[in-house]
Amino acid sequence: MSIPQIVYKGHGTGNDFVMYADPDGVYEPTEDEIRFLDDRHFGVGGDGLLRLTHPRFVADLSVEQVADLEAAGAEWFMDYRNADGSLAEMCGNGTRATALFAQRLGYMDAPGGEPLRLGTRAGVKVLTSLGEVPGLGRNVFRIDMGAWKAGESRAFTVTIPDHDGSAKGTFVDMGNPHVVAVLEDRTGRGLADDATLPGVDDLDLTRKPVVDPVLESDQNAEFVRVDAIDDDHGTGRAFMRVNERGVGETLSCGTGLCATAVTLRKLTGIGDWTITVRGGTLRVVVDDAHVELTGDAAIVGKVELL
Ligand SMILES: N[C@@H](CCC[C@H](N)C(=O)O)C(=O)O
Repeated sequence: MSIPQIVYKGHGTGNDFVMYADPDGVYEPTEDEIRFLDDRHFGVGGDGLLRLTHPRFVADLSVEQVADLEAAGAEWFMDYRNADGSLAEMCGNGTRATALFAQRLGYMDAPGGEPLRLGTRAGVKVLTSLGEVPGLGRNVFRIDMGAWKAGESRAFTVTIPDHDGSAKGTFVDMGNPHVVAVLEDRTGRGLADDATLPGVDDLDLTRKPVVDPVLESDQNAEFVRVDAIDDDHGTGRAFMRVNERGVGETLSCGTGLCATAVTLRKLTGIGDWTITVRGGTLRVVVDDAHVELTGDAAIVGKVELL
């Protein structure tokens, strides 16, 4: 076994993870172990695995990457794996769950203290602990997600097996790859005029969406309904569902929420979005240089593996 006997279960707005701390770098999991831990019937169950360790103990990082992370002040690293055992560069909800876990273990300050500089495969993410925030939750963290990159708006055609219609998708790189399709627009701005897929609530996202042209990296695919825009305050509200690479449908995806806000900003000019997913509500603020994601996290249990 290369996993510890005690693991924890946590989530970020319903995007759930099996988690463990590995401060001595002795528990690098195998793909089979990840699939077992995340199996909802035969294991503990989760969308992914989070190992909290130090950058120098992550086998796939180069010496240069470890040096860069340490030079940028990242003592701790979020080693994230999808439920199918694959590596992913980044997990937005995972950073919040990891920060709460670090706080409970005494590796991060309580709300009001120093932010955590958390290493990830997509660079250092800075997490600020806010405590309780009305409308968002009891253990809320704000993450500076860093720079975003987006492709040309609506350059991809998105379909879903056994669904009529299609939609146009926009590629967004949040460290990991996303294609975002706006399917419904309740603001009357015609943001979804090119979409003929069913409404966001009516999709079967157990079916993996297909994007054309095909992306070699594979992708996470987000489907969005724009609910309201307040031009006077520069804010908007939307609803989103997601099918994640290496997982399937999840109740929330932090990087997907950021990719959604980046896409909506490109389409509307509005950069401050409150987005509801099946697992909760989060706030995403985008400017030219970076994205900030604010949302809740929870640790719900401790499991002894037998
Ligand atoms: N749930 C995550 C994203 C996890 C990685 C993703 N499935 C991928 O393969 O890129 C999030 O909250 O961002």
